[in-house]
Amino acid sequence: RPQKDPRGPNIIDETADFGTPEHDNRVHTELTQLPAIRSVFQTGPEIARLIGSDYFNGSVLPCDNETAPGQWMVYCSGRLLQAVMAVKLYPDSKTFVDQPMKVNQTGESIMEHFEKRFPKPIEQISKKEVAEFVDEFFDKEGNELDVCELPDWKPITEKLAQIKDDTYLAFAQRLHFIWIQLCRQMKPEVKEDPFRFSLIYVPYQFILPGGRFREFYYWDAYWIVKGLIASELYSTARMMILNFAHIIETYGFIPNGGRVYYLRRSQPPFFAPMVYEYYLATQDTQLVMDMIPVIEKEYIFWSQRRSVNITLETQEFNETVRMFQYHTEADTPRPESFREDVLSAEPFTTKSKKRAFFKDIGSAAESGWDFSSRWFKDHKNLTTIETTNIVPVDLNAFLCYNMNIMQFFYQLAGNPLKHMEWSSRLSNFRQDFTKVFYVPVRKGWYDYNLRTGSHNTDFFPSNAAPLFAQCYDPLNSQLAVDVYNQMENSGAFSMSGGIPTSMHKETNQQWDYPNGWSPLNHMIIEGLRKSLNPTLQQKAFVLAQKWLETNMQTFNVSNAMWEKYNVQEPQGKLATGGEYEVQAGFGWTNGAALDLIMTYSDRLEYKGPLLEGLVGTPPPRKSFSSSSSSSSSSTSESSSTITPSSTTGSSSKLLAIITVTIFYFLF
Ligand SMILES: OC[C@H]1O[C@H](O[C@H]2O[C@H](CO)[C@@H](O)[C@H](O)[C@H]2O)[C@H](O)[C@@H](O)[C@@H]1O
Repeated sequence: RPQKDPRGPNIIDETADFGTPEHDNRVHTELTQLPAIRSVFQTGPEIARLIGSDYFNGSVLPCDNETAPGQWMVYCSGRLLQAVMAVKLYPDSKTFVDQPMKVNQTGESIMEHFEKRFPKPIEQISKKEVAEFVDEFFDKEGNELDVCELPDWKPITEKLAQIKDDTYLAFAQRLHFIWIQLCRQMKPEVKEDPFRFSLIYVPYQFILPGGRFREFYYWDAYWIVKGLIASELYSTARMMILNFAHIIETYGFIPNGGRVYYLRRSQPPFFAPMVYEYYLATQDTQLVMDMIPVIEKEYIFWSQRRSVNITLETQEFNETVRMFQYHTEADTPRPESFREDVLSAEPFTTKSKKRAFFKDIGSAAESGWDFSSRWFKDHKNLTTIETTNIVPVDLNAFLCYNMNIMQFFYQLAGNPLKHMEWSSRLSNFRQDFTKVFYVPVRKGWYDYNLRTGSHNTDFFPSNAAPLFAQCYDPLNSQLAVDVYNQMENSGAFSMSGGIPTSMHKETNQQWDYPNGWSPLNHMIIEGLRKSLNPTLQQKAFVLAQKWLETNMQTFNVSNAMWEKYNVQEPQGKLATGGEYEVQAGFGWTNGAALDLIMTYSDRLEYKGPLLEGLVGTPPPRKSFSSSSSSSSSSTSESSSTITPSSTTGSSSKLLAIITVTIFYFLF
């Protein structure tokens, strides 16, 4: 979020409440006229009894003695967690599991105190008692993180200077400032005394999404890295990558987010694409060499722990192929949404049905789409969730992209044997991918359901993931045209604010209509842009412009970027639905927007009414060095060949920096 006082990277107005939950709530209330805290469930002895039931014995926990030996009894299971959730200590269930234990406390000592003080059943413990206990033994959430300085941040960059349109330039500059607000580093005690924290230690500073998300998130980081590259923050992007490498070395995979309670599930696999984007921008071959074994290690996680055999029956013979699935092993309520999960599971009367439900819930969280009609049997109700029956087209397209990147990296590394190995893996997988997901009569790729043996041919942006990941032969541009037409026929491209997540209107889930998310809008735009078809490339531009206008118009009235938007509304409105309030910040929204602005910096033109919330900060236009260079994005249009971004001369850069520095100094 931009600073109130945009004078430079290190100036933070101490009196401003930017970045605080209070500010988020206030802005949100002003915008939506909704109460700041939406309370869906009421407390009561029956609910407390339900929350206090035994969910842990014989179950697979989200973190345990092996992965989080000092923390699991507090953050991933146990009666204290249940008591906090039963009394609804905080409006957001995630708050408690983010609170560090006080100095000199351990998980064991806290649980001993708790058992001694409260030998009674959970439903008999009052909210006041729980609140006092938590205050005595825990610090405030977020206390373990400090804001940090971005070593590579400059007020103006060459890429920014190339943006032709004044309004887009002003907007991009505001986004460029937000990185400063979202930078965090861990206090030394997280490394020295890790068992007091649910936060997972990483060695370098990083950019977080914002709001309630005060830790790294795996797939968010891909769009954050894209945005950092657009902002020329290469060393910050590198630190993000090195943090993930450290995590893979430690755990063998990247968890959903940087907290111990996420240690049983991942998120869409975007580590290799991050390294690839970084390489394109910097040509840093050494980093690629260093990351090759790390990417291989992550790939083993997906192959060994997240794959499934599918038997394809043809008239002549049966063939078994191996595809990937989102499928966590954990089968207890998610600690960060414990109360919500227990209440949603209420209709299930047996332990085994509840466990299956929790596993499908966790698996949907692994997909990043938590939650969506995409995972529901009846396309309406969360209780019909069946994520583990679904073989998702996007996950498989992303792993196809991983294989492609690996064959390219091994070529770069001068290792022909490994290059051949990954090339043939890729080519076999692409063939199997087509067999499993392509539906000829519906001219597109769709999720496959193991239970029904059929495809879900409804519109979801994930159907376009193979275009983005280029898990098809780009020479077959008719295929891309067909996919575009299918999506257009669904009406998904006719919304005034961008592309919705589905056309299912009755779920009230955050990954459904009318909500539009930046990663999905960006993915479709990029998929069309990377195609070899000029008409689709033009469509990509139109969609990009629409999405950016939604972002800009909402920024204009709220002075913030948001996690997701209601794309049904012409003026850009905040999204609702799901289990928490829409969050401000926001890492991937900024990243996707900055990347799109840089990609189309030569053609974007804002023609709408004056956006008063944006004017005031743009540096004087006349001082910028002009450049006729077109796209500064990493991936060139009309070809799957990638080219590094172009740059202007260093003297003009210096002039721009001096001019803008003077501007900030004066104003
Ligand atoms: O606390 C509920 C859920 O919140 C996260 O999900 C959402 O935010 C993430 C961060 O921006 C994003 O990656 C995800 O796609 C969103 O749905 C978290 O990732 C979930 O695991 C968590 O249960």
